[in-house]
This record gives sequence, structure tokens and C-alpha cells, in this order.
Amino acid sequence: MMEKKYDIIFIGSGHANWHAAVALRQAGKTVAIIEEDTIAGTCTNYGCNAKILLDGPADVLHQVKAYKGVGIKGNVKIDWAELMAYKQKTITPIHHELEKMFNALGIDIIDGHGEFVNKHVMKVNEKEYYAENIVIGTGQRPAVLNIPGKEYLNTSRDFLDLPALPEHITFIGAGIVSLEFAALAHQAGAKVDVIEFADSALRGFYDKYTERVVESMKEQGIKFYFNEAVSEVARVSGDYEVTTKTGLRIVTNYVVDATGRIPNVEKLGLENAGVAYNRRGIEVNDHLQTTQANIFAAGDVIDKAIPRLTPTATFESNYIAKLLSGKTKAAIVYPPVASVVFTLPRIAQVGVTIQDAKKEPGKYTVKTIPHGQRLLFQTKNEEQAEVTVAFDSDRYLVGAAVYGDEAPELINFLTMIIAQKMTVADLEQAVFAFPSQTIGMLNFLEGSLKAG
Ligand SMILES: Cc1cc2nc3c(=O)[nH]c(=O)nc-3n(C[C@H](O)[C@H](O)[C@H](O)COP(=O)(O)OP(=O)(O)OC[C@H]3O[C@@H](n4cnc5c(N)ncnc54)[C@H](O)[C@@H]3O)c2cc1C
Ligand SMILES: NC(=O)c1ccc[n+]([C@@H]2O[C@H](COP(=O)([O-])OP(=O)(O)OC[C@H]3O[C@@H](n4cnc5c(N)ncnc54)[C@H](O)[C@@H]3O)[C@@H](O)[C@H]2O)c1
Repeated sequence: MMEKKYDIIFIGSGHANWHAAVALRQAGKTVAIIEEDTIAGTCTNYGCNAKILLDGPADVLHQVKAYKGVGIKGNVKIDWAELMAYKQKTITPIHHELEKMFNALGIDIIDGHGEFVNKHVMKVNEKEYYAENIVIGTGQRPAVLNIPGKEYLNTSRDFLDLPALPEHITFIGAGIVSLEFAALAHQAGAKVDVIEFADSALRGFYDKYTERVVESMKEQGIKFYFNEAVSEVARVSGDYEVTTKTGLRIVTNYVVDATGRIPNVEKLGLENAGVAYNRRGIEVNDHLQTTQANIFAAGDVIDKAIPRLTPTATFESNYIAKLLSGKTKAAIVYPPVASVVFTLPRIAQVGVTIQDAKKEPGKYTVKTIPHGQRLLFQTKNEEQAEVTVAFDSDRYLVGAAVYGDEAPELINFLTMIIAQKMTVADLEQAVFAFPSQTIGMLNFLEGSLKAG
């Protein structure tokens, strides 16, 4: 029996979907969101927000340690249980607030697992719902290694809810999730090791800076094992023994599997709706339209080359809102996308990667700005803080990579210059605050950037 009819049904309530759901409802459309878990999705509940909240004191501690011997004495430490209680208190209300907003706007929330019956009909708990358009924003889930002892592996979501900090934590994978959590767990007082089957960490980021981060984390006391594939986890007298194919054995208190994330495309009935997908996600065209004309996809679940991040999911959601309300017919055009790894120290990048720019010296000019060395007074005793920038042949800034604790803010500043194609003359239209790392950056940039 058909329960109800809508203009648009969204599957998933994360950033990929809820911005469009709100905008389309405000534009007068009838809208429903199907959600089987917590409203607001990964970023809010089990990703970015929860992570950055726990990272706050770790970041402070990291900076305190940078002043040891040059102005700070004594030890400060993190009370994990207190911090976790603060995290729950701050993060938990957010999904309730969002739910209230949906209710107030008249967006129906359908609680349960959504599955396509055909290209217009979704089934949830044996009830059927019709929609003219359907948007798939089902996100990704953590990959779980298929090895003996996989039942002992914890995910990023488990880690972000740990009531007590284990004494010894072992992370499998040296990707973004592992290294961010490793940095934070170390500052919180845990003994930490990272096992990675490749020979380097944080693939895709500028290798000079990823190597520096790993070196810095090693100096802090975090152990790294590269070229090691975990083959088994066993229970040994209350602890866990992690074994790799080469025979490395680590006895630990807690194991986090952070070996990647996989798109939620199974058990969605995509075949019933004629929606094509592969193991990287749902296939879409340049209008985020799937192989079925009335069905769209957004966010992490899309098979895409750009980073799977909250701001990219939000950008896609805003685009779908414009498309389905008739405000645009144009293809989606992605602006430069900034990515940050919230390790301690942090790294970030945007636009043309420094690796790619270096491969084409005739096309790009690469410059290094060692602001930690040259302007140490503006950093928090961070001598290694550095930015590498790439300019095109017209001297526009087209790419940047940042190493240092202020990477998230600096990359946003550089992203603005790239996105707006700013020249020295444009930048001279504002007087920036001093001392600050941005103004330091400007002095160095001005020698290479297009004059006006
Ligand atoms: C630990 C961690 C830290 C992160 N940190 C950052 C960061 O600092 N910055 C950043 O930009 N990004 C970060 N990310 C990535 C970011 O969280 C994602 O890019 C973002 O959440 C993607 O949004 P989405 O809406 O596509 O997917 P999600 O937020 O995952 O939402 C998908 C929703 O769909 C629901 N769903 C799935 N299938 C069905 C179904 N069949 N029926 C009903 N509901 C369904 C799920 O329950 C989920 O709520 C992080 C991710 C993780 C895991
Ligand atoms: N700051 C951010 O923006 C942020 C933070 C966290 C997560 N995210 C999102 O989550 C995704 C990253 O998730 P992730 O860190 O789990 O994945 P990832 O792909 O970044 O890293 C996984 C790592 O695990 C390694 N690995 C795979 N199998 C292994 C094995 N058997 N043994 C040892 N190592 C193995 C891989 O070589 C890789 O280095 C990102 O793509 C991003 O979308 C973003």
C-alpha cells in the first residue's frame, strides 16, 4: 500500500542531503528524509564534529609542549572521561535540534532502512512511499578487515565514544582517520602504534609534509610500522595480539581498524531502480544524475575523484537544491576544495597538488615559504611551519600545501586567493591584521603573484 506521495525523497540525513531537503521544502516542495540511524549523519555524530571536539585539548597540549624549555614548565594532562562527557553533552543535542527544524518546516522523517522498489517508490519497514525525484545520500561506512579476529576490531565510531582511554591503542592503516586519532590518543596519554601495509602515510597529500608529520609523531613517541599487513587479531589474557604477515606481533589493549571507508550501495535495491554503481560508489553525470533520470546522488556515496568531505557533500546538496527547484540547469562545477588532516602538527592542501605541479615545471612555478623559520615570532614556536605554493604561467595561485598547526586557517585563506583568482592589487584592497600568519604569508606571496 502506498503510504504517501512526495516531490522529493532523500535517502540519508547527512550533509549530502539535509541542506537540499531544507531548501526545497522552503521552496514549497513536499519532502521526506529516510534515515536508519542518527539524524544528521556521520560528520555531526561520528565524524568531524565529534573528532574536533576531542582534538581541542590535545591541540592545546601539543602547543604547550612546543614551549617546553622556552617558557612553559610543568605538566598538564587530559582527563579523558571528563572530555568524553563534554563531547556527549555538546554533540548529542545537535541531531535533536536538526530533527526539530525538519519537523517545524514540515519535512517528514521516515525512520528505517530505505530500499528502492522501482525508480519512483521506496520501501521502508514494509511501507511504500512515492516520489517524483529521489536523492541518494547514503554515505560510507568503515571497511572491516576480513581476518581471523575481526570481531575484536573497533571502528572510528567506537573510538569516538570510548568511555575510558585504553593504555595502549593500535591503529591499522596510516590514513587520515588513523593519524588524526593517533595524534589525539597520544596527547591524551595512550601508548600508540600505527601499522600500515604501504610504505608511507596519508597518500595523496604532499609527501614532504606527510613525511614530516610522521617524523614529528615518531619523535613524540608514536610507533609506526610500514610495509606490514595485519593478518590476525587474537585475544590473549585480557589483551589483544595483532599479528602481521611478516610475523610482527604487538600486544595491545585496543585495536582500531581504519583501513578505509566504503560506499553504502548494498541493500538499497539500486537494481530495481536501474541505478548503476560500482565499488567506488554510485555513478553520476555532471548534473549528479544517476543512470536513472529522476534519481540523483550526493556526498560520500558518489563515485568521485574530489575528496569525500563535508564541504563537498554540502556543495553538492546545495547544487541539487538549485537543480530540483529549477534555479539552474547548468552542470556542477566544483571550486577548489581544501583538505585538512587534523594531526598534530596539521597538514592541508588545495587545488593543483604540489606533486603534480613539480612534474610540469614549464606549466607551474613552485615556491616554498618557510614562515616558521623566517617569522618564528608569528608561530607558536613552530620552526618547521611551512607553505608550498604553485603558480600557473599567468602567475595566478593555483595550488598550495601547508605544514603546521595553523594549516586549517591558512589553507582557507589560500583557497580564497585561488578561487577568486586574486592578484596583488586585489589583496591590497584590504589591510590585514598583524601579527598573524596570514599577513606573513602575504609578504612572501606578493613577489610571485600576478601584480594586477
Ligand atoms: C572519523 C571521521 C572524521 C571525519 N572528519 C572530517 C573532517 O574533519 N572534515 C571533513 O570535511 N570531513 C570529515 N569526515 C568525512 C565526512 O564525515 C563525510 O564526508 C560526510 O559526513 C559525508 O556526508 P554524507 O551525507 O555524504 O554521508 P553521511 O554523513 O555518512 O550520511 C549518510 C546517512 O545515510 C544513512 N543511510 C545509509 N543508508 C541508508 C538507507 N538505506 N536507508 C536509510 N538511511 C541510510 C546513514 O545512516 C547516514 O546517516 C570525517 C569522517 C569520519 C568517519
Ligand atoms: N580531516 C578530514 O577531512 C577527514 C578525517 C577523517 C576521515 N575523513 C574521510 O574518511 C576517509 C579516510 O578514511 P580512512 O583514514 O579510514 O581511509 P584512508 O583510505 O585514508 O586510509 C586507509 C589506510 O589504510 C591502509 N590499509 C588498508 N588495508 C590495510 C591493511 N590490511 N593493513 C594495514 N594497512 C592497511 C591503506 O594503505 C591506507 O593508508 C577520507 O577519504 C575522508 O573522506 C576525512
